Amino acid sequence: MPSLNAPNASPPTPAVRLSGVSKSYGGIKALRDVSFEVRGGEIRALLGENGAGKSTVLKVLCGVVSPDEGSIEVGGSVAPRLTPSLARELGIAMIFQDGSLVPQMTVAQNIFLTREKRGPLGMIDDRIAEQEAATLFGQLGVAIDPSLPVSALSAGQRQLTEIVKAIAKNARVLILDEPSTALTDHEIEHLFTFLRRLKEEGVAIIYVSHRMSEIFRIADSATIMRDGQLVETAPIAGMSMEAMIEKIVGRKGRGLFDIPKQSGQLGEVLLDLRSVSTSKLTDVSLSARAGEVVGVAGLTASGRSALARALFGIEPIKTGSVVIGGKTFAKLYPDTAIENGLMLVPEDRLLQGVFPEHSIADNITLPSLPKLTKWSWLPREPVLRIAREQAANLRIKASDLSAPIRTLSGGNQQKAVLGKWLALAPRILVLDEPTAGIDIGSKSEIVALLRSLASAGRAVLVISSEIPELLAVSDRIVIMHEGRLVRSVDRENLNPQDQTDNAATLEFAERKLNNLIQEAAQAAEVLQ
Ligand SMILES: Nc1ncnc2c1ncn2[C@@H]1O[C@H](COP(=O)(O)OP(=O)(O)OP(=O)(O)O)[C@@H](O)[C@H]1O
Repeated sequence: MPSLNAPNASPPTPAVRLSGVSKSYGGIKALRDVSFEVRGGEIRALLGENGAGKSTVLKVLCGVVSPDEGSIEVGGSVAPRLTPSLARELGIAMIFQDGSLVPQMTVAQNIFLTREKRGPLGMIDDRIAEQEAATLFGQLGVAIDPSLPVSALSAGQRQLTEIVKAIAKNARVLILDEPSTALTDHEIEHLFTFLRRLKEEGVAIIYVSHRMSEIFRIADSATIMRDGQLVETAPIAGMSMEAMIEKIVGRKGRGLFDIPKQSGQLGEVLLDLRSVSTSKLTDVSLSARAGEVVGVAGLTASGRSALARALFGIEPIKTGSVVIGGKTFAKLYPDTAIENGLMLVPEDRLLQGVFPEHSIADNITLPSLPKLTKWSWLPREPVLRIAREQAANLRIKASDLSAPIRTLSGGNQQKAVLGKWLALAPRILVLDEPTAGIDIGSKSEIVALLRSLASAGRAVLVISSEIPELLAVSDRIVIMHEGRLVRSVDRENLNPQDQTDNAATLEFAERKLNNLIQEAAQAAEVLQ
């Protein structure tokens, strides 16, 4: 464990330094001559588009991947052949989203796993572990009961426990890869307070995220990568969001708000929920018309994803009904939903939707095959055309669409899975967190694609925890709380009265929607 009362002065040597690191996978150059260093007491954002090489850098730092060239110094000494166990020994800890904690064991047992606390007779003593964990939590300002089983913790609490566990093992370099994805806003605040505390203790933190607003709130400096190369390392202070995005994508990007909203005439109601209740929803009524994008906002566990699952027939409807394209259903199953033109792009799509050994093209076109197959003969050209179209639309970074999809970076796999549903262009499309893990340059492309689906007469329902994205894509936004739909607001009504520039309008609308979500959480008033 670091000496928590040590003076704050940064150590004179960097906590980690990469010098001239290169790595190729077959013909793909994932990293080219990458050099940067991170000091103790610094929070460094590692930024780049999907496929830029961020995960490869992290894997090199954790000893999971050996670089072809270059060296890594930890605490001033060169680590000649870094293995995962050597990296851990040297104090480098990667915090995984899915976690390494054992759910059935207590928080304290997890923190001291393999280094169990023993009493005077040498017996494992959980009470000592709990006391020591409580002291550690106290010093780090974490309010979690160490005697609770990990299974009783929220996603945010699990993540904090995971970090404390690493710190207890003497981690001096903490690596967090998209840590906020599964956290509520409140938990993100907690995480940030905690990271600032660790920074004061001299820990070096490397933070990877595609959520730009988070970077501006938490990071001191940013290392930006593009196509496996380092673009620059620079302090965050004084850098504008536009400048940062331009450095990441390598050109002036189209902002989320540069996408025109052609509010054409809305058509017939394609989707209508009538007083639907499930085990997680209460009396939800909601409709979406042809040509309309409806955004679904709310805090985590507000019922947003439960709504998507009910619509796709994954969670049984107890009372009420759903009208899809004019037909009324009191019960829904995924195949009924699909047959009637409703598709769901689920939140955990990488788990559900990827065949790792199959090609990128096959993964994208799999659900379209029934449309393409004639007399059990599958023409190759249309398959490739669809795959090429989606790869171009979504800017999937792949040198060869016939390569296995597992060779793509995580975000590019996300894009491919999204592409396979977009290729079907269903009449009603429900998307749960469509841009999770997707880089800032591509988010606006996805918003544009969803808008164009609506313009072509589809009804689109977008569930998102990213407020700017909801504001950019939606015509109307509904707010959920505790399984109820508590508010519906037209997108236009979130704009300021006076005409201001894009950035000011966005800021105003963001604040207003955030306030409405908070109000909904506090008041939980049910509007019908
Ligand atoms: N096992 C592998 N085999 C072949 N190519 C790979 C492999 N792993 C990564 N790559 C390639 O290396 C490059 C860098 O990928 P990396 O995962 O480091 O990107 P990233 O910046 O972390 O992206 P993301 O934001 O999507 O997570 C990509 O072109 C990717 O396709």
